[in-house]
Amino acid sequence: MNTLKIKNVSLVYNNGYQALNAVNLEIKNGIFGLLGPNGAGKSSLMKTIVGLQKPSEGSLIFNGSDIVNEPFKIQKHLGFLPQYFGVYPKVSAYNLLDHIAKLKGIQDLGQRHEQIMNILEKVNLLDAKNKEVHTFSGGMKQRFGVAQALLGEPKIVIVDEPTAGLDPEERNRFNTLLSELSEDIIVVLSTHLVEDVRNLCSTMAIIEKGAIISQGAPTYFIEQLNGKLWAKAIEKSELSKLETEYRVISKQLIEKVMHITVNEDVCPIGFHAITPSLEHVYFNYLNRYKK
Ligand SMILES: Nc1ncnc2c1ncn2[C@@H]1O[C@H](COP(=O)(O)OP(=O)(O)OP(=O)(O)O)[C@@H](O)[C@H]1O
Repeated sequence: MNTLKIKNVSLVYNNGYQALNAVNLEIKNGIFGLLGPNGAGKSSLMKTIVGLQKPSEGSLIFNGSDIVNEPFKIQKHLGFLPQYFGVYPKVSAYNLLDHIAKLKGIQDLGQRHEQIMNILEKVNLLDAKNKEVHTFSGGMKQRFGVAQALLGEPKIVIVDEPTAGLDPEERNRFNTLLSELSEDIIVVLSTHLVEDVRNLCSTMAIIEKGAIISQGAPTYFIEQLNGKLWAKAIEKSELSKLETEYRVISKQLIEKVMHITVNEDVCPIGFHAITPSLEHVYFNYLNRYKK
């Protein structure tokens, strides 16, 4: 079992902006979902885990090693799929993986070849191995990103907002790939897509304004809202009054009609009960935080 312990980690950028505030997390094998809105600090935490930046305070311990002082102790076991890859050089997928494998220290040509072919098969890019990566579709590029992250048989893989911009079919394919590889390793998935966390993650944390506002199993969170959510179709003009009367956790337009969901112990008159989802959990926490 691999373990990553993040203890009291804070990060202040050079311009004085505090991107992370006393983050505490313990992550084990499987997919861990870090869920938060844009600008919450997800990428800042991912970059701190992979050692691209040092925390201003706190410690990160991977399998017993302090990775702030000894970053190589995690780097040789790490695969990273960043949010932005930049520009791909004009070389084939195979040759680019071969180059990255060399950088990761896989010296033996035969070993590199075997690993690259296995990984290309796993990410379903074997047929495209001689094509240049910059000609790939968005989904293929993301799967290529996973391929490079898997070189060197990592024990921990960090993926930062991987499905943003993918069409539903590619997103499913990508998510299936992630869940297949997470059995014996840690996968940390940063995303603002609640559905991806619901489908993939056994544990999760919600981050907002650099702080972890809650963590646990998605099912546990959902159970906490059982019997507390009530919904109603309303006129838009009623909204501000209802917002002062009830804890409105979400507003949604369905076929041009506004529907609101409130979190109350007793069903308000005119509302009906609804089954909680992880999306409700997420909005419930974010709204609570704002109050
Ligand atoms: N190098 C930097 N210097 C100063 N501020 C930064 C730097 N990098 C990020 N920030 C700020 O830190 C905050 C958190 O950014 P971060 O990229 O970690 O958020 P995020 O949750 O990944 O959001 P997104 O989904 O939009 O990428 C933002 O307000 C951002 O502007």
